[in-house]
Amino acid sequence: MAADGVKFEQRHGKSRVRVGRVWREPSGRHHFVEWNVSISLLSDCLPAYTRADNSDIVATDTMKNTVYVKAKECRQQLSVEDFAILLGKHFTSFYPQVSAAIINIIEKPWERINIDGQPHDHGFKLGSEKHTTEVVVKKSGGLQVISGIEGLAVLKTTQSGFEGFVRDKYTILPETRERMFATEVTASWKYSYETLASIPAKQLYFMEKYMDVKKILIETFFGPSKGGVYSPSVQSTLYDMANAVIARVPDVSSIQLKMPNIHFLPVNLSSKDNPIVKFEDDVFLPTDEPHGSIQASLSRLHSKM
Ligand SMILES: O=c1[nH]c(=O)c2[nH]c(=O)[nH]c2[nH]1
Repeated sequence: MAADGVKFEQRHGKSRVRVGRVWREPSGRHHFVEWNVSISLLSDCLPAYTRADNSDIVATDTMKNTVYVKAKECRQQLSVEDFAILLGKHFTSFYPQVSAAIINIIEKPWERINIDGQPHDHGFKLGSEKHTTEVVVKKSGGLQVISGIEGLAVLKTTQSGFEGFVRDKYTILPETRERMFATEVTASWKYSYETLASIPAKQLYFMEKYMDVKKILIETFFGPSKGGVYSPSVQSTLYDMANAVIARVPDVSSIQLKMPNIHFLPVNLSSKDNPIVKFEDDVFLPTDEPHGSIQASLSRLHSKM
């Protein structure tokens, strides 16, 4: 028991366990993933904090070892979500005192290389955006799966504007219907309860859904290849992207998007009688900071999760 008049909550785990895994087909074709795994276990370990009694503590070193053992035991390539579920189920079933496990994994984007248009058997290059997951497994059987994308950098050179915003004595930003739109999308989406109850039959289900969601986000951001689609603000485009995922992927019950507005500033170099560079929507100063930060989430109201 914690002392009277205080509430004590705790969890412990291992962060940033890095693992690379190769699967070798008899044909000579290899598959490869690199994962960064973080584990957090919920269990009744109060005595470790209050009485120096470690008898119920699963050592975080053991958690780290388990990642390598389980990676070894996976005989076929699997998604980050499936590996996280497998780890979560292990920790909650193997240890009586563990009531829930929270597993986060970030996958490094190693992509098979093409040589002369042919996929290489064992050669990979690093891509850009990362596939992420957060899985919560409860001893009671409860399961929550969130998938995500981190660092999806996208830019369009026109079809973007920002007008009609608040103008006051602090405002100097001109209204425009012509500007760059650059952002680095971070997305995370939750799968519905019904979906999770029926996935075991579908192998690589989460990888397919990840590709589907990424495609929808990208297509909605850019619009058709000829002409694109006009964005009246980051907010409006973010909403369209979230809405498109909810409309087109029934298995997703909610989605959160973070889209910083990464500014490309017009370069206009001139003095009174010497216009060295006159800005004609052509030369920009790229910046990292400060940036606008815009985020929102959209959820289905009728989902059970
Ligand atoms: O799309 C935008 N949304 C904003 O909220 C904002 N604020 C700003 O200065 N520029 C922009 N652009």
